[in-house]
Amino acid sequence: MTYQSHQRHFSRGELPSQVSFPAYLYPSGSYALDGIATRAGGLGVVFALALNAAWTWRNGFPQLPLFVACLAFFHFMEFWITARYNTRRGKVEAFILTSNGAAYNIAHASAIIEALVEYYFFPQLKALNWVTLVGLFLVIIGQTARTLAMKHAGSNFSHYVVTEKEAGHRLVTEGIYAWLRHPSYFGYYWWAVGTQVMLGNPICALGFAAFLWMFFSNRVKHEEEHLMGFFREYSDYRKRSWVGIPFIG
Ligand SMILES: C[S@@+](CC[C@H](N)C(=O)[O-])C[C@H]1O[C@@H](n2cnc3c(N)ncnc32)[C@H](O)[C@@H]1O
Repeated sequence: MTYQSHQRHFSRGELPSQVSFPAYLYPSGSYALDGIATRAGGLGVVFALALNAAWTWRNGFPQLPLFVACLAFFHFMEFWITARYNTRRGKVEAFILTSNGAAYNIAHASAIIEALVEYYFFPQLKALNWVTLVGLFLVIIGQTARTLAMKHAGSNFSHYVVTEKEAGHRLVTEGIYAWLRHPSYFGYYWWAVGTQVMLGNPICALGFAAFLWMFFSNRVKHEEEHLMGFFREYSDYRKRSWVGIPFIG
């Protein structure tokens, strides 16, 4: 299997040990984005951990800074895995920080507001207990599925739905795609709901589950219409694979 990186082709075994990361990411010039990636990811995680320490020390509510750490890690991984396995799309947009629209920002702001308000009025809701662990478990499962999906789909993955078949686009049915038909959507769904369970946020947990269900229900339908047109074997693959988001597929 070969991966295309701008003008050069690298074989699977060459990455990344024989090609230095900046050169493999931007063989033709600027290394600036690599610097931004490293700093944004690094600073995000450091910020979250510092907040975590401060909050735990003063208030004993580590779930909130842990949520910020999970969010920083999620966006960092979106870029990093794209740059590593889908190099031609390894641009700053791959952080998916700017393309999510208002709903995404409102959802995360609401999660933080709900966590703080409930912590103030109903601190017992925010106790560390089995609910926190269930949430953390969902976050880990979701992040792992999402990362594996992006790795296994490689250059066939894009952060948007492709409506015209691109040269070299092939149907991926191996790796995590052998079990899950939409592992990155499965991963994001359970990651996002899991963050709210971990925070002990009943309103946002239900809100995220409902909103994301509607979003992915439409997205899967739209994406599969195109995939059916691109690949004759898609309907067979559809029959033997699973979506893993309740009542979708
Ligand atoms: C954001 S990615 C999501 C991929 C997949 N739905 C998932 O959840 O892992 C969207 C792009 O992946 C492509 N895609 C989806 N499933 C695919 C598969 N099994 N093989 C190759 N490309 C796929 C679609 O054409 C679309 O342009």
